[in-house]
Amino acid sequence: MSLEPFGARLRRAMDERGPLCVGIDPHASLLADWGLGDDIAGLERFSRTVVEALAERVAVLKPQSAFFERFGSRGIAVLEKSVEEARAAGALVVMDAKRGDIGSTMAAYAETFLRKDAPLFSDALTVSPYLGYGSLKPAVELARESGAGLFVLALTSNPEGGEVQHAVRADGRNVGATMLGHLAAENADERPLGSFGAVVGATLGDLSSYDLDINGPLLAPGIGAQGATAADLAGVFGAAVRNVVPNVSRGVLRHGPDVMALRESAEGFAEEIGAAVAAA
Ligand SMILES: O=c1ccn([C@@H]2O[C@H](COP(=O)(O)O)[C@@H](O)[C@H]2O)c(=O)[nH]1
Repeated sequence: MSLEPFGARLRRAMDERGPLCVGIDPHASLLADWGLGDDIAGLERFSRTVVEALAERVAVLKPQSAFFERFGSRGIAVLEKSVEEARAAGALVVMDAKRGDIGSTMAAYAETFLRKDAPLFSDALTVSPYLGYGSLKPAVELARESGAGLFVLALTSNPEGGEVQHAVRADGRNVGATMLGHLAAENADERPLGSFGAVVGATLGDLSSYDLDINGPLLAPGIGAQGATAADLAGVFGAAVRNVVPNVSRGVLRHGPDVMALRESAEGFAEEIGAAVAAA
């Protein structure tokens, strides 16, 4: 049986818990700071602590797959368990795996993360459209079937992204804007919110030249370690700020391993974000 569409589930979670998304990013340096080994036991303890601290409180947890893949099959097993436990505790899970390939291979990635009974099934998946937006079609179709969502890399938070995303096409629109246009079309007529979101960095400054009104969520990494602040959100996203899911990873995780300190940090970011959205 398929789930209620991701966009509807996300809207409700954002309304009930606030829009903050905290990353589960077990950097080797964080494992060391937490007094853990750079090994499977450390990875397991780190992930379990973040889930215990935050899965009943924040709307979204976003495991960064790379930090689990680094440990091979045993790391993937920890990732599976983290996803399962986070979802069971009430958080939506956005798997940050940034998959993208030719359509037939994309179908296999979609089966991995978006098939309802797959071991790594997640509420949403980050995907890269840089083999052409159309190459994502199998993921779009399976997400619709399962009630999952996608976050498509449109305007990423890193300074190098502009080389690709600001490139201007023959029709005068740049690549990032073109991705936003595709997403607006996917989400047309969806209520209360479409399930096909864009990744748009909170670091990017004034984006008023872009139409961010895609009737879908905007996953906004960059707050904390990359230098953006909650107070920047209104200036960056304008009227679209209500649909922004701000992501903070290291900014929260550096307060571990103490569960209360992780919660206090997340609550601090959530309050700042709430105030910024209310004032916009
Ligand atoms: O444009 C993007 C897309 C994804 N990310 C990911 O978000 C987190 C950010 O972590 P911080 O520690 O808060 O900087 C990380 O998993 C990135 O891979 C991004 O930063 N920018």
